[in-house]
Amino acid sequence: MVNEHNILPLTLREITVKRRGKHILGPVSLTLQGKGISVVVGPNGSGKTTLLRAMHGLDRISAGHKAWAVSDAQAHAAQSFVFQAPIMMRRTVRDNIAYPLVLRGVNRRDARAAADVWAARVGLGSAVLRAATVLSGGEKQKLALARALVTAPQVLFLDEPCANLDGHATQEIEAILHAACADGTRVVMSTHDLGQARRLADEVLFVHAGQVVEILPAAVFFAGPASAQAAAFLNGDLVL
Ligand SMILES: Nc1ncnc2c1ncn2[C@@H]1O[C@H](COP(=O)(O)OP(=O)(O)OP(=O)(O)O)[C@@H](O)[C@H]1O
Repeated sequence: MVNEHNILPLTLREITVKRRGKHILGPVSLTLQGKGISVVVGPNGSGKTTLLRAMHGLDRISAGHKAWAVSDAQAHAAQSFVFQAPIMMRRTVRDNIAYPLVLRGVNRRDARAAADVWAARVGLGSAVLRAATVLSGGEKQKLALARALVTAPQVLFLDEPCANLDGHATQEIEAILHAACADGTRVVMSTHDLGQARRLADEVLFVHAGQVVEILPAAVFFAGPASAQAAAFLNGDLVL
């Protein structure tokens, strides 16, 4: 671990996010702690991405209070965020993966050695010298995961990491997430894919109209969610 202090719990108290005067999220109160994979589900535009971005600190909070167990700077160094469409730097696969370590002051040789280990773990071992920009969509997602995990983050946020990927690529990415979780990384991710939520989630956060309507153990949520909106969502009905 880059950071010896446990950055969790993350506590949100009545946070809201507004953009251009429009209320988008909240008020949300929750505590992120423990282990495992939390999966954020909900209809389009309900606020899943905004919730993840606000937790990570990418979106400014308009009101309320957010606190990690440590200072924001310490917490920031021990977490990663994977975007739905990850940005590839115009460098090799190896140097893309090494980049977060170089940013944290690791010398280039050690960073590249660590990058090669991670490239192999995500199945890009034979591609380390290729230009990252020419990778396929699935390969880019795997690179993004390696780049996020190379710093051994305590918390990993992912926004729809398997959107637009086929079953095989999705399976590989899910295996990497399971392994990261087993290594002690706390995972928080959004998905549209309820099958994926069932496969991965220890805990489900159901978001609707900018509110976190339910936070339940996955088995409880899928057996019978508490709200009518979540029941409709699980049933494939329109959620109004
Ligand atoms: N920068 C912004 N300015 C204005 N509105 C925004 C901005 N970002 C998001 N929104 C709006 O906030 C709402 C929530 O968006 P968000 O992307 O968090 O939802 P989501 O649940 O992730 O959606 P999807 O499932 O479609 O990816 C949407 O109505 C969106 O249009």
